[in-house]
Amino acid sequence: MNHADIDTLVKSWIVDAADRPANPRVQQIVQRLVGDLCKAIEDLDISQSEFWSGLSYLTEAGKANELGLLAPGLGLERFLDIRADEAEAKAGLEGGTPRTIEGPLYVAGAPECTGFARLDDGTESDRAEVLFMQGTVYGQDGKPVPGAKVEVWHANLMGNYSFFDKSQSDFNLRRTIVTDENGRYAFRSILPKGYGCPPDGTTQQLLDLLGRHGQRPAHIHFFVSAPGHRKLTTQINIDGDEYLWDDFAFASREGLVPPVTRVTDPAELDAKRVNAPFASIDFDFRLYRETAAAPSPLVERARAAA
Ligand SMILES: O=C(O)/C=C\C=C/C(=O)O
Ligand SMILES: [Fe+2]
Ligand SMILES: [Fe+3]
Repeated sequence: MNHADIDTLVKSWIVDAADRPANPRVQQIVQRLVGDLCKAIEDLDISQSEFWSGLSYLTEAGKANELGLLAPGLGLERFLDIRADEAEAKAGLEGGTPRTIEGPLYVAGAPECTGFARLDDGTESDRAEVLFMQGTVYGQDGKPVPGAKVEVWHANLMGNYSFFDKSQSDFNLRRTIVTDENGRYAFRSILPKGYGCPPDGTTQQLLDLLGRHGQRPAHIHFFVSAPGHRKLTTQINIDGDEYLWDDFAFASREGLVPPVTRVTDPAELDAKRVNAPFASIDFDFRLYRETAAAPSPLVERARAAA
């Protein structure tokens, strides 16, 4: 069957079959997706068994709540960001901190602190390297933004996230830091380890068939927001990680890999009240002023809340 015949068939099923008011946007997207799927079935000669095994895969991935992991794993979350970047560039926005993907593991409701927060609950202190990270949130005018919200979340030494990993304390490694009068944020935590897709999960099952690993470099997630500014969703990667530029979620970007310095000076250890050398990362966030010329950066998606 040729593509024109397929389009006619699909139109008859999805559009012409409507005998009551329909949602035109849903009709438009469903007609396109069903049409593209039918063309793929035709062109690739996808068998009925392959078709049904694909659907049962999606059923299993849904049951395992891993579709939020499959999307970045297939590059789709990165693709949405590429389009958002293009729209902002078209609106003349440039020079801000690069965005990158949110990922599926944000949890709303983390404790809020002003200026400084300690993220880790201390349970991994014997094995973890202490991390101090600090910086300033700037507006598009280059001025510091007091009262900005820096939401931060990252994995523990096992690459797991509190809330999803029930063995961790509530909101471990998750905080909302409100910048101080100088627009500064700072936190103490532990250096995270990279994340890996659950080895026997549905995402890794597909990645195996694609001959791909499911690893993310060690990274720290951020939402940075302030009244009158465009919300920034981004991450930083921990420099030196073996997967730094080999991220299964394709989220690594230039400008999001700040240098990690190792502090060993005893006076500085005392000042930070730590008794071992620690890692330090300086990183500023540059936000855009809100503008109607670019689509809203606010993304509605299912998110966990505790
Ligand atoms: O580490 C996680 O949060 C899970 C993996 C997926 C994407 C991402 O990280 O952005
Ligand atoms: Fe992540
Ligand atoms: Fe992560």
